[in-house]
Amino acid sequence: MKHLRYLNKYFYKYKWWIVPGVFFVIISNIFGVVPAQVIGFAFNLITENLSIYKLFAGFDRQEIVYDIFSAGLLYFGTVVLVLYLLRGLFMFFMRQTLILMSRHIEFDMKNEIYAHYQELSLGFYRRNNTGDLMNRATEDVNRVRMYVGPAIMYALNTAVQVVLIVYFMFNVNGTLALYSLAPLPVLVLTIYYVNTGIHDKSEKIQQRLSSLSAFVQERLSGIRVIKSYVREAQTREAFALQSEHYKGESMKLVRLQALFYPAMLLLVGLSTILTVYIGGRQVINGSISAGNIAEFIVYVNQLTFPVTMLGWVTTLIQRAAASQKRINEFLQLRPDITGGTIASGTLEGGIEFKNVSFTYPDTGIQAIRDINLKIRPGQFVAIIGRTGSGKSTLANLLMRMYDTDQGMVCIDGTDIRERDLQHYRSQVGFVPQEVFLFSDTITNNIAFGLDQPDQEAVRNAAKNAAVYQNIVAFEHGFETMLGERGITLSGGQKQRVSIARALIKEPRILVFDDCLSAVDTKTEEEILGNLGHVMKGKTTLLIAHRISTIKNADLILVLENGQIKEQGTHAELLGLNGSYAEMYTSQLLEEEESKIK
Ligand SMILES: Nc1ncnc2c1ncn2[C@@H]1O[C@H](COP(=O)(O)OP(=O)(O)OP(=O)(O)O)[C@@H](O)[C@H]1O
Repeated sequence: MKHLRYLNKYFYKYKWWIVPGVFFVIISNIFGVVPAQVIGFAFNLITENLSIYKLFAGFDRQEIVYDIFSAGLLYFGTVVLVLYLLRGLFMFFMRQTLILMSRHIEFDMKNEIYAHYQELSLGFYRRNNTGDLMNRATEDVNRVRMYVGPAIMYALNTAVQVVLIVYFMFNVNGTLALYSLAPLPVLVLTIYYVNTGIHDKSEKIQQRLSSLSAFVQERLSGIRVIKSYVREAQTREAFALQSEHYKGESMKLVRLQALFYPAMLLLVGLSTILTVYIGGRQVINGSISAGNIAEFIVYVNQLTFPVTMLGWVTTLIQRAAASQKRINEFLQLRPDITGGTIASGTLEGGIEFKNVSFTYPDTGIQAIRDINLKIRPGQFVAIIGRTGSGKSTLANLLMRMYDTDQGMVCIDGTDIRERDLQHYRSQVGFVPQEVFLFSDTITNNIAFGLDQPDQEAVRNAAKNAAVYQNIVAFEHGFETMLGERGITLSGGQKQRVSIARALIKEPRILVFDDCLSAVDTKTEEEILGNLGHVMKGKTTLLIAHRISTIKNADLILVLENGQIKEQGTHAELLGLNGSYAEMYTSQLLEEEESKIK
């Protein structure tokens, strides 16, 4: 329960919704309870009038008695109707305040969680899976909303109604009140246990449903692999098995739910029987009137709903507490990487790695070992090396996605950690190894880093990334939709759109992480040619596997096992006759072989 205390700030914020809400709960319940007394009164009237009516049997006056009798009944009927209408009206206001408040809180919470997610570092996203992140922002928030809205509303409603009804019952007759209320605690407990059972089973169903959806989603995404390996039948069987588990859990729930209403009706029935039996004896004694029994029956029936709600509300609160605990766990996390204060001016683009070492915390793999490197502003530096040698890690450290364990990365002579993160990153154009494009138009994807999309700049960036001709050939040109709702670009086209996205920012430092791997050598030459003038005056770090891509770089670094094995220009490295020269010869051979084929 202590986890729910976090929500108090919202209750405080929306106090002017809660105060009238509570007022409407009280008023609506008063209008809900009074009709029982009117009904009791009317009931007495009927019994009295019936005996008078019978007394006048055979006389003309009997007609008059009948008219008075029906006018009285009509009057009481109208009173009851008006009272219930008023109750309905105030219930409407009650929902309009308390439930609406819960929707406002839900909105605030979702925004708060999402804003917090955005602040957390890359390491956090590696530690937690997307499904879990999404669940906390949607499913968990929804459960908390059920607490701040319906649970609180029904709890208040039940409390007010129970107090009023019990008060009126004891006012009429204490003994009858005790007998009528006796089965209710059993009803509360039964409903609580049945509800908890229903809740547990629903949780299991939800889990089964999640894994079923995850299964379907993955298999649909991998449909090409399934078809090419002819695994349709096996996939179908695996799906049927998952569905079977889901069905099994659903059946258990249905069985339990089937118990719910009969159990409730049985206990309410018991209460009514006791009321009629004990009440009947007291009418005979003369301690209460027959109308009082009618009044009590209405009370008992009125109590059924709030008492049922009590069990439900308890479950809602328990679920909300568990959800809020999960939400709090995330909200209390602080980002591993926080920016410094230096946020002025444009970068010159000088980069220095001073004795940098880095180990990935989640795997314990040391990806960078004691690297020393100095890049002058405007230099074109290329990095090459075997897969897993630490190239991307170096780019990640430069983007400050992670912080070094030892040593420091300096930009223009200042420790990167002292620089304001947003100010710094906004001046670096990063093209990651794994291309990610949004399900949006090509224009919006390229202009992603700009506050104001600029058509001219988008076109120029596309030209520089050598993807312009491809884009204009599409039916809708730059307005073509990408992703699930649109067309699928080829691997090379995606890489080039991603390059255009980095170029449009006109950054001071450009980092290309193996982003030309899917383009042919001719397109690669075109891109590099275009980049020649884009890169002028900007520091460029280009990670590649093909020597043809990097041979014109001012400085080439050969990485091996997280260390710089060799460095120099293309000619200098060939002269060393080491790993680089070996790579060059084998790539040349491969090229020759492919030409012969
Ligand atoms: N996010 C991560 N968490 C844990 N370990 C990682 C992570 N990213 C990379 N590694 C490990 O760090 C080492 C260096 O990886 P890195 O991605 O820097 O290599 P790379 O030279 O870019 O390889 P490639 O050319 O295949 O992209 C590898 O052993 C890899 O398994």
